[in-house]
Amino acid sequence: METYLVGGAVRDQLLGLPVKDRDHLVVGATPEQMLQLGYSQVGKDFPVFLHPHSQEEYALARTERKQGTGYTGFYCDFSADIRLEDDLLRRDLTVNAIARAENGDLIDPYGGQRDLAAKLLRHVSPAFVEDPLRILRVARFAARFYHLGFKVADETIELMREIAQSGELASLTPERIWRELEKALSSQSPQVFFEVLREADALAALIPELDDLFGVPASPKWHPEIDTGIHTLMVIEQSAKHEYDEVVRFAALCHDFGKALTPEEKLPSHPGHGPKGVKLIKAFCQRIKVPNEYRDLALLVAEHHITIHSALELRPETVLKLFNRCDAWRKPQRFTQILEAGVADIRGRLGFEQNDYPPYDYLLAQLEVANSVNIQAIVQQGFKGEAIREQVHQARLKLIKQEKQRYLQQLEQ
Ligand SMILES: Nc1ccn([C@@H]2O[C@H](COP(=O)(O)OP(=O)(O)OP(=O)(O)O)[C@@H](O)[C@H]2O)c(=O)n1
Repeated sequence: METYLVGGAVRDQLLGLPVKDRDHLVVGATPEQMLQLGYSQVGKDFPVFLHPHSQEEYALARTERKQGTGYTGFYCDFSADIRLEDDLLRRDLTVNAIARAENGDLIDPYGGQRDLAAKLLRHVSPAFVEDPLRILRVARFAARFYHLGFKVADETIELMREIAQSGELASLTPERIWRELEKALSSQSPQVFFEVLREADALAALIPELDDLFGVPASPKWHPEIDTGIHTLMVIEQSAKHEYDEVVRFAALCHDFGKALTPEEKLPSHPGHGPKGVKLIKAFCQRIKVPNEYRDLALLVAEHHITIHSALELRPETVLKLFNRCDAWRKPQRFTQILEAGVADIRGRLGFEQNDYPPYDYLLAQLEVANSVNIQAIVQQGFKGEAIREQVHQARLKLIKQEKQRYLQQLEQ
């Protein structure tokens, strides 16, 4: 039996990037032999084993053939006579289909090194179309390696379109879609993930809420880029440039969903688009089983981002109401994330990339001031129940009023 290092580990080594997971391929062995050698089997669907010492994954070489529709409709053959080249042939991209032998030699029958040099993400064989998940994977790799200059090959985009048109995307489970989306959001250029899905005609099936924003105009005064789909991708790009975490990036994706619902006669303004988006975001999150932390932030950002943009003009009562509605008291970190989404929203506009965003500092200063109210002292004064709440409210309001004056005076100086 022979073992090879395969997949992402070889690719990332060749790119000079840190290697996370090391996957190995075993040629010329049976499951029984692996167990005898002390490996333990983990794969349910495929024979995948853990090394007795390193705990790294070792999979038996296999071929796959699509049978019928649906993501699970595969026939797998992992008999001991499957060759290395046969296994590499079933893989998605040439850059993922390079093997490294134990002596260090590279085995690269499908031109992976050539495509690494040309910075091309190219399918290995026409069997690429048998797995609809690959649309998401390729878009995700395009987002991850965009800063290195990688592009998806035209022929591969063609095959991705073929998959999208076949309707097979409908067979992907919500969990798989979410897993790919989350990884894409954490990549260096997440906006590219959505661009590639759109180019492959797959965005409408996967995230129609985003696809619907392309072609929706906004006022050129606030949005020189005009198109709301383009703006949304620019906001996602900004959220990644600022290294905000994936939860904020997801909120950036969803923040303007409501603009697709604006009646024609109101365009290019979008009255009430934030709250209007709430229903769409809830349905989207339910459909692909988005974790609550992501959903909750996206809903708060959609609902309040317009109010937050005008923070310095807000009456103190409105600032207090905003803190209450965002539960900024118990979740100050999440409130900071809401403000981060605000920064990305403003800078994600053509020519606005370096703009200041005063609401960020202002609202954090106001929150700190409002939080300084001594609730214990109010209780000790003998107030009870509702009266405590009212006292706290009034005390916070007073401090917010003072802080607003102080802040505005300081700005004038
Ligand atoms: N739908 C899929 C999933 C995986 N693979 C192959 O299996 C390898 C390992 O898959 P995975 O660990 O998901 O991806 P990596 O390429 O290792 O990338 P990452 O760094 O994201 O883990 C890939 O390189 C690819 O050769 C594939 O061809 N088609």
